[in-house]
Amino acid sequence: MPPRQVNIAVIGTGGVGTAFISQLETLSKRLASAPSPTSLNLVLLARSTKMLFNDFTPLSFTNWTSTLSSSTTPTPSPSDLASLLSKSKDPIILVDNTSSQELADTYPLILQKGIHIATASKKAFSARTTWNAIQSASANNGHTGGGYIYHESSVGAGLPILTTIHDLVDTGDRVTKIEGVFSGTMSFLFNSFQPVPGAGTGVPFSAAVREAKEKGYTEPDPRDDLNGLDVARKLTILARLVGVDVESPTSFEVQSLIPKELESAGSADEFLARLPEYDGKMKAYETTAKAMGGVVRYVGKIDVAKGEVRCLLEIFKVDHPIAALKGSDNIVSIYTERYGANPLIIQGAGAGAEVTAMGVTADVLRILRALH
Ligand SMILES: NC(=O)C1=CN([C@@H]2O[C@H](COP(=O)(O)OP(=O)(O)OC[C@H]3O[C@@H](n4cnc5c(N)ncnc54)[C@H](OP(=O)(O)O)[C@@H]3O)[C@@H](O)[C@H]2O)C=CC1
Ligand SMILES: N[C@@H](CC=O)C(=O)O
Ligand code: NA
Repeated sequence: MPPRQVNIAVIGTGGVGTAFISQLETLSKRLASAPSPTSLNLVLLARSTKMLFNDFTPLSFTNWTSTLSSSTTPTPSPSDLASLLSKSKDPIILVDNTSSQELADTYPLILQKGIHIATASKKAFSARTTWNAIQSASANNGHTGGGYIYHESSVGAGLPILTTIHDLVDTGDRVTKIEGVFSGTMSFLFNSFQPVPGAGTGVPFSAAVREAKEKGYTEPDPRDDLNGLDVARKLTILARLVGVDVESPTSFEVQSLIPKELESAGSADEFLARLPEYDGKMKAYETTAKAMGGVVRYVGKIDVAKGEVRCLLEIFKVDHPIAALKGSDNIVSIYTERYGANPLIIQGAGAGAEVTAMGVTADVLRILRALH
């Protein structure tokens, strides 16, 4: 039997995109030699301004960075991209490794055209209307002709959070509460700025923000992390999965760490240049926490019975698992009826290119299994 052919279009070649392409190359070699082989064909590569596409002819994994850099083909608008990809004769998966709102808003159209989506982006799952349109168009909910969509890395990077919650809910358990640290950036910032005793010396908050950006943990614009909205987007996704009907990430209490005076700072670079002026304000949080025998951390909470979602700074005793997190680790405690008072806990790196790309690659595998 000839191998089954599946086409892949990768949008976004930054930190996550680059790691994904490398994992895709490894996966395609493995699947090509499997007992029932599949040819995973990379047919389109795009970044913000330019793309590589040659009428569905497979692109080479070798030297793609320089080939893409020298391309003169502009990246089409998301709706033109959907029309282009819908001409594929073989099943096609669009992998969105951008944080483009415009592309995210086009997911319902993309799915309606039978194109599958694997994504690390949270942007499509914020507004209730787009969320509902995605549910209506996707094959996950049995809609004939629609594409499948998976987005494990949109919450906790590659950590199996969405998969686990789907398993709990689909097998009839009821989630009552979800709590924890949902941002790799926030985790890194507070673990670096106010480590627990014995875990090193704290660094100024602004220096930690710069380091988180250099390590690839932050959103393309780190203000999207510091304003709490990245955590709010993740909680919006989780809340909807467990039956709390959230309107949007701005419809509940979200504590921003952006100083008032910098709310209208122009570019991300200007913002980062002025941030050290406000290190004193963050130091005050540290001093208060220390006086109470604890450390300050940024957490998220969903209370299903109360229908309440919150993102805020809280003080934790130094022996609390949230206080003792390391690096960019997330910790997510899921309370359910079956698990009772002892929650199911998921912990590990919640940001970083490789671990995020792993979740996206696993989503591609989920789609391949669903297509069987
Ligand atoms: N970094 C992490 O740890 C995690 C990231 N994510 C999510 O993964 C996504 C990517 O993050 P990351 O790789 O860190 O970000 P980067 O800033 O490193 O990369 C973003 C990429 O998207 C491209 N891009 C932006 N807008 C468009 C557009 N309209 N059309 C086509 N391409 C576009 C950029 O193009 P160009 O190269 O031309 O600028 C760039 O290649 C985000 O949605 C983020 O929230 C999720 C979990 C963890
Ligand atoms: N900026 C995000 C990336 C992953 O979602 C984070 O820091 O958690
Ligand atoms: Na995840």
